[in-house]
Amino acid sequence: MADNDTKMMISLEQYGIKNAKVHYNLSSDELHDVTIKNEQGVEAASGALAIKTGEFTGRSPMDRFIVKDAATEDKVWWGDINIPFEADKFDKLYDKVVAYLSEKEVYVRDSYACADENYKLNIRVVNEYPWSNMFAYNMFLRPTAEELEGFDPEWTIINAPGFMADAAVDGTRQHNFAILNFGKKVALIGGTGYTGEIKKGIFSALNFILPVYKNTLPMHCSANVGKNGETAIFFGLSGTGKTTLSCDPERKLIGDDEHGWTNENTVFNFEGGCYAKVIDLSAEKEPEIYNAIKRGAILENIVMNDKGEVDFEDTSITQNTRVSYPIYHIDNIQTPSIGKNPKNIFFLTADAFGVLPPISKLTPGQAAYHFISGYTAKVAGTEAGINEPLPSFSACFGAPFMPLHPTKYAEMLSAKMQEAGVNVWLVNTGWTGGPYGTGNRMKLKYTRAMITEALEGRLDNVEFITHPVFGLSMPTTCENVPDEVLNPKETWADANAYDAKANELAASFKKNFAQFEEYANEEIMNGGPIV
Ligand SMILES: Nc1ncnc2c1ncn2[C@@H]1O[C@H](COP(=O)(O)OP(=O)(O)O)[C@@H](O)[C@H]1O
Ligand SMILES: C=C(OP(=O)(O)O)C(=O)O
Ligand SMILES: [Mn+2]
Repeated sequence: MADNDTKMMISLEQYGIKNAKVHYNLSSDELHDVTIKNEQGVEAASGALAIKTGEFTGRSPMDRFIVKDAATEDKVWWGDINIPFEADKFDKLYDKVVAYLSEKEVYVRDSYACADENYKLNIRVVNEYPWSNMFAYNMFLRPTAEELEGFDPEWTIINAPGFMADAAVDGTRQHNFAILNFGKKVALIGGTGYTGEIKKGIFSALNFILPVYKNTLPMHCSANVGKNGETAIFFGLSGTGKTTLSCDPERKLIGDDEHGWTNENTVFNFEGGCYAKVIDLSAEKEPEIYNAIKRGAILENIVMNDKGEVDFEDTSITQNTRVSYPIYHIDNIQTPSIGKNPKNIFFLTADAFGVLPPISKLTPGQAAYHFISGYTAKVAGTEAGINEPLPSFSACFGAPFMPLHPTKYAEMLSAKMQEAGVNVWLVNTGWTGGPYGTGNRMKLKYTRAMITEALEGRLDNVEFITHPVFGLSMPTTCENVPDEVLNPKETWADANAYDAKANELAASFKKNFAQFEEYANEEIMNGGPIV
């Protein structure tokens, strides 16, 4: 490990962290080595660092709070998702966390979010653990040496997984918490080592900052660009395929999870790395992601044999096994991570009911209706307490990360879609042939084929039929996909059972949409189920 004294030193006294031994901006290699030296992780045969995140192996949405103050009070959509936290309780808890970090070795990293210069958000990350700091290196954007001189951090993330809150005193629900304070520009995370809280914390902050202050649309989507320079974006809740499907050897990757769509007709990545699920990962099905697992990558909560070989089928710790890596671990990337206006938008949904067609083309009204509805299944593991696919409506395909009312994002998206004249596709990457338990997950090679055909414009001239319950236009043929796969009813053994399930799902769509009806015009209402 390089001698830390030769590096730039910074003091954390201004944050209230006293007498800490500060490791400032260690390299990825140094953080890898120090994690192993501290016995906080081990090296896998691939060279990647393998760590365990501890008690939490997924996000905990019920412990995610936003401080209610002058900055947020009138703007945030308060409710079950955005849980208010009192400003003075925050200050007290903050003081306890920084006291806890005082006298300790801490890892500090200066980084930024947003690949577009005009939107750059400088972030200082203070971590208790070296591997969390390495995660920040992988996931945020890495300033140049020049940019680091005179670096002015705007937001601060204080991340203390080993600090346990006392719910009765601290105002939290339990011992773990992730709290966003927009007035102070601080994300305070404690009691959980799940790294996803770090990246999704900043994502949530940007989902407030960009629309409120920059009139720019933030999106929970992945993005890539084709040979002709045309951009595609893929919206979807966790586990629906954003990371997997955006990683396409024929297209340059812009980013796998969080993007902004500007009024200058560009799409830019917020991040500098990817965070892929590795459950059942294989070199054969997902070679790019498989090969990204090497020194510099961090494997989370996986199980290895004594040779350091990972068993990706082993879910004994969690189904939400992960790898994070800097985006340059993927060969075919767009640099910087910015693309033009999208030509195609995919809404990815993992339908646990097995009702929705594997691909359908949406009218503008349907696109708005489905975006606001955000129907999908929460897949097992990414959130605490979810152990099997659970049907859910997650507005904007990312409700847990949206501080504003969903219709704010939907209005912006509708306007931008109209202006850009995009094709919008609904893709069911979930179940077919029956609901979860009876049917099967849609084959990845079929989903990939359908997306390729849509992107290449080869679905433009095929015959479409209308889904009798949802009114969606379904292609009747698609290269490299058997015809019967395209019509979900034909994949079910019992056609009546399919109709019953489709009607049941339509009813839950309507029930969910009732809360948004007052915001929706006729075109959007007509985009819903037709029976
Ligand atoms: N038809 C399919 N389309 C996309 N992903 C699929 C499909 N079938 C199985 N999968 C698996 O589902 C998971 C999708 O996860 P991921 O791409 O990380 O989702 P997200 O980035 O949206 O959270 C991966 O483990 C992938 O291998
Ligand atoms: C990290 C997460 O995102 P995703 O599964 O969408 O990659 C998450 O939801 O915790
Ligand atoms: Mn992802």
